[in-house]
Order: sequence, then structure tokens, then C-alpha cells
Amino acid sequence: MRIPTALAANEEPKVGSILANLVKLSSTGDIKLLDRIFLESICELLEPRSALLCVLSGRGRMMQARMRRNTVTGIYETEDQPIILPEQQQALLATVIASADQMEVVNETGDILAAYPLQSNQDSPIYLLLEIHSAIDGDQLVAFNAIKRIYHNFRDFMDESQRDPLTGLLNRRYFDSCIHRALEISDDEKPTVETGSHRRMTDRTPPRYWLAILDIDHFKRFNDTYGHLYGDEILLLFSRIMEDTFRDSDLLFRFGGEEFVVITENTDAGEAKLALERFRTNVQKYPFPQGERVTVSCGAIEAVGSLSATSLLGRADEALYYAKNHGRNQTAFYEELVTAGKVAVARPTIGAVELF
Ligand SMILES: Nc1nc2c(ncn2[C@@H]2O[C@H](COP(=O)(O)OP(=O)(O)OP(=O)(O)O)[C@@H](O)[C@H]2O)c(=O)[nH]1
Repeated sequence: MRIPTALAANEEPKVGSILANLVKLSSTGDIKLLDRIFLESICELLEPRSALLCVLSGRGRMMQARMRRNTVTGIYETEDQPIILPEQQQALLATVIASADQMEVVNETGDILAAYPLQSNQDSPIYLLLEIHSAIDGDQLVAFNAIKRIYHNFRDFMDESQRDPLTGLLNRRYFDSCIHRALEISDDEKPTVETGSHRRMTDRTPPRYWLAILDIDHFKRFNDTYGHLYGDEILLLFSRIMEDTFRDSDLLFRFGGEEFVVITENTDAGEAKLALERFRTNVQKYPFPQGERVTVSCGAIEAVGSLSATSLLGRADEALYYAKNHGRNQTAFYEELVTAGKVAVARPTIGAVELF
């Protein structure tokens, strides 16, 4: 994605554009978008060579988003690829992570490298790393601090409203907006064959998504045998296995109780099957406390755009029901069950309403 910089070199930041950024920051309901708007705002205000946002996950992994100014066009470009930071930037970031204090150093080309802790007291602390030509002046500093504070407050708020408090996974409420976005993407980017018109076909393989409901088998037994706290521990460990097995880009939810959902991107059904089977066996192999063996049943379906979120969940649930009734500890794909005549084809629905 490219964004034009609103400011020419050496021009004073305009109050209007800063206010517009603050409004944008406070009006999004999506964490990834919030991170991007924050970086855009920082780029517009300070015109750094690059601005990098690092989010440390509880498991020590680092998620990054970076905007870097194209030296020819002057336009900022976001980088989606994993970033390997130069040694000096890595060292600076490590120092700031350890000290939780902001820090600046001058690099070999005379630019200032500055690192700021944005949310160092959270489970997932966030840091901002800037490469800037000259020190931030007084006016810029006021706006910079305001943008940082607003970003911090909204990210806190979103983290709380979108996450399940026990496991830290995304919650049921956040599911609706995510599934709609996944469906829009999978529908819009599907290759189309149109006679007479020239809809452009790209070489890029369109993304495909699978939705799976993951339900711990006989979970009630753990609560009944060892008590509710032990049950909570199982739920927490189960969610960690999800985080360790699925990709960082997959969306992981706890819907409530012992029911979890994953939206996972794969190239084809075979790859989706491998990912879910890997998860199922990882749960089965995991050394849970008290030597208990925990297993999971999964019901999965490809998330195609022609189906509503309600239909997708309903069909994944049918596949899960089948898995539960045929021995548990297995993954069932809705499409395969329909082909094999093991479940009836569901009638099309819009939202929760059946069409005929
Ligand atoms: N520890 C704990 N238990 C919960 C929580 N939420 C729901 N439960 C319990 O989860 C259990 C779910 O049991 P059931 O729906 O009967 O299903 P199950 O025992 O997992 O059996 P199958 O799904 O049929 O394999 C109930 O005993 C709930 O009380 C929670 O947050 N923590």
C-alpha cells in the first residue's frame, strides 16, 4: 500500500492534517488498521526515513509493521515481509525493551535512530523505532506525544473489548467483523472467467480461508474431577497450543466454554487439512497436568464469500457434530461429508434466514 505524504520537505506540520489523523485514529475499530493509521500519522508528522512498530507477543514472538520512504518518489510504502533489522537497530530495540525507557542514537550516516516504548506494561508490549534526519522540535513533540497517547488509549481499549480475558484470544464479539472481512477478500480476489469482458487476472494465487470450530472432548469431566481452576488451566494451555500451531496471520477465537474457532488461510483443502490435523495431534501429544490426555474434535468448512457467517458457522457445527458422534478426536470437513452423503446439503441462507 502506498500513501502520499501530505507535507513537503521542511514544511510545518498542519494542524488540520494532524487533527484528521487523530480523528482517523479514534474512529477505527480494528487493531491492525489502528496500527497502520498510527504509523501513517507519525510519517506525516515527522517524515522519518522509516517508522517501525514492534509488538511483542506473550510467547516472545515479534510482530512488525514498517513504513519506509521511497527515496525516489518520496512516498511511504508499507512492508509486509518479515523484517530483519540492521544490527544497530536490533541493539537499540533490545536496550529499550529491557529498560522500558526511550532512547536515541546517531547512526553511521548521521541519522537519528530513536526507539520509544508505547505500551511497555502490557502482556504484548509495543515499541516504535524511527530513523529521522534531525531531532524532533518542540511543536512536533507536542503533536507526537498527543498521537502516541491517543494510540495507546485506543489500543488498550480495543485489546480489552476484542479479547477473551482468560486466554487472550479474540472473542466472539470480534468474530463478526473478522469473518466478513475474510469473506470479502476471498470473494473479491477469486479468479474469474468472464466472456466478452476483460477482468484482469493476476498471477497471484487468491487467498482461501477455512473456518474450523475446535471443541475439547469431554471437557466437563476435567471440571468434575479436578475442579473449575483445573478446567481453566486446560483452556489456557489449549489456547497456547493453538497459538503455537497456527500461523501468526491466522485468527484465533475463544467463543466461550470449551469452544474455539480458527480462521486459517491455506492454498488448498489439503493444506487446510494438514494444519488442522497437526493441531489435533499437538493437543493429543501435549503433557497436560495430572497426566490427563486431552483430545479435540474439529468441524471445518471453506469460508467462501457466497455463504453468510451464520451459514458457515452452522455448517462447521454440523461437521463438528459428526466428528463428536463418530468417536471424537478427529477433524471433519463439511464438504467431504456432503460429497460422501453423510450430511444433507444445507439450504442457502442470508444471515440467519433460510431462503426456501
Ligand atoms: N473451567 C471452566 N469450565 C467451563 C467454562 N465455560 C464453560 N465451562 C464448562 O464446560 C463444560 C462443557 O461441557 P459440555 O458442553 O457438556 O461438553 P463436553 O463435556 O466437553 O463434551 P463434548 O463436547 O460432547 O465432548 C461445562 O461443564 C461447563 O460448565 C470456563 O470458562 N471454565
